[in-house]
Amino acid sequence: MAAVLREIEAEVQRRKHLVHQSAERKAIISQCYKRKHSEVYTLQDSFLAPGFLEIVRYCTSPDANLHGLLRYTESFSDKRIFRLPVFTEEFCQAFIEELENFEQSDMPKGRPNSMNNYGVLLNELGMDESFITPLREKYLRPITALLYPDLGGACLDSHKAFVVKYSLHEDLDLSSHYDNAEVTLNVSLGKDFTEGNLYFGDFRQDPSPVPSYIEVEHVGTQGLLHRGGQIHGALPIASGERWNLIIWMRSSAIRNQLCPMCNQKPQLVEAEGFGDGFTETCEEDVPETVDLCSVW
Ligand SMILES: O=C(O)CCC(=O)C(=O)O
Ligand SMILES: [Fe+2]
Repeated sequence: MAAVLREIEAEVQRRKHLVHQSAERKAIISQCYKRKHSEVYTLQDSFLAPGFLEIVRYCTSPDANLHGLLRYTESFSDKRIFRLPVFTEEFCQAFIEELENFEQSDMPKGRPNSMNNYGVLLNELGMDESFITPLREKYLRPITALLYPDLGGACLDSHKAFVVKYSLHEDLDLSSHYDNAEVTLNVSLGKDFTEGNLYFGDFRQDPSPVPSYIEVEHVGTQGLLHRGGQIHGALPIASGERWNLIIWMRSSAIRNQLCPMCNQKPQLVEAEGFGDGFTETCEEDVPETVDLCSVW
């Protein structure tokens, strides 16, 4: 028992250290990084594709329903994967230029997750509050409320957002995995690339004896919405560079009951920021928490 407690304490300390390092990087970046396109840090309607705004208008109208929404999106098989327009071409270009500017700077950089070696954590860059949170709350939630009500689509109350980059001399592909998210939005920002399709298999909690895979092309400026638990990966690109904005959206109401990574009741410990999205963040006296098992 004592050994288990020591292990838990060591893990808590390791997590605290990682959070502390990330907060330090964020502080240095906010003080020292010289932005190239400061306008891309604050979400504006003009960044969003007209088709996306139309979808949001529909989803926030009084009679909105799933059947009506499906007229605006492209659906892939019965896997509950949907393609929809998200950004304008101009925004994607300016955003990539900003990310390249950051990449070329001597600022400290964290890795997006345990699998992607190249990319940018948008929280550290300072985009969470002014861009990703309003995008999730005002625009994405009305859509996910209709598409994924069973996964807390109406109350996705936190996120982890990052950009991943693939190029010939860096990462080429991404192996099969599921996300630490209830719902994921994956938007292709460009640039030009060939191959590099996404593939999707079974839903993690619903495996079939012979898993069926589908390939989905990622189209520039458009996004794919899928369940975080849908097994997926990215095939190797053959040329060019592929940049994607990934938003792992989380519902504390769902994951407080069952951790999506280990399928058990989470063992919560205090954390800073959004933690891993387990506890509603706006209640003042409830500390943020992470589940000890979950993968960073
Ligand atoms: O490269 C992609 O489009 C997939 C990225 C992804 O699945 C992830 O980062 O979780
Ligand atoms: Fe993923």
